[in-house]
Amino acid sequence: MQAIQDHYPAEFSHCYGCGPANPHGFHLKSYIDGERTHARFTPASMYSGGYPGNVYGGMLASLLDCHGTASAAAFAYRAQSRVMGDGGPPIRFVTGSLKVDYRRPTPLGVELLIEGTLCSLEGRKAVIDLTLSAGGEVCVTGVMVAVQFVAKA
Ligand SMILES: CCCCCCCCCC(=O)SCCNC(=O)CCNC(=O)[C@H](O)C(C)(C)COP(=O)(O)OP(=O)(O)OC[C@H]1O[C@@H](n2cnc3c(N)ncnc32)[C@H](O)[C@@H]1OP(=O)(O)O
Repeated sequence: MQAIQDHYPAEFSHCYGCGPANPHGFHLKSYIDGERTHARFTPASMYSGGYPGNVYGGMLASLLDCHGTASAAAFAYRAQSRVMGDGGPPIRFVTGSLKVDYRRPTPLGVELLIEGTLCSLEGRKAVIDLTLSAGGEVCVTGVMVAVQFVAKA
C-alpha cells in the first residue's frame, strides 16, 4: 500500500520529517483509512527528552507536523473525489499553525501511533485533529491549521 507521502511530487519530497527524497530524514509514512489517517514511527534512542527514557517534545511535534499536512492532502483529495497520483494537479498543504499538548511522557523504544481526523475543510484551509499514542495511551494531542500550497508565479 502506497503512503500519502509516496505521491508527493519530486519537488516536494525533501521534507526532513517525511520526504522520501531526504536521505537524512525520518521518512514518516501516513495512510488514510476511512475517516482517519494513521502513521507509525519508533524514534531512535538519540531523540531522548528531558525525562530519562522519554521522547523529546520537538520530535513529537515533528511527527504531528508531517502527519497533519499529509492528512490534509488526503482529505482534500477525497473531498474532490480524486485519487492521489491521478495525474491531475497535485494538492499539497503546509503547516500554518500547530498547537501541541503534551499530556503524558512518551516512552522511547515503543512504536508510536499518530492519527488524524478532519475537523473542517474550507477553501484552502484544513483543520486537522491529531493524536499520538504509545501502547494504547494518548500521550500528545494537537490541532493543525494546514493551508493548501499555491506556487507563487
Ligand atoms: C509544499 C508542500 C510540502 C509538503 C511537505 C510536507 C510538509 C511538512 C510540514 C511542514 O513542515 S510545512 C513547513 C512549515 N510551514 C511553513 O513554512 C508555512 C509558512 N507560511 C506560509 O507559507 C504562508 O503563511 C501560508 C501558506 C501558511 C499562508 O499564506 P497565504 O498567503 O498563502 O494564505 P492566506 O494568508 O491567504 O491564508 C489562507 C487561509 O489560511 C488561513 N491561515 C493562514 N495562515 C494561518 C495560520 N498561521 N493560522 C491559521 N490560519 C491561517 C488564513 O486565515 C486564510 O483562511 P480563510 O481562507 O478562512 O480566510
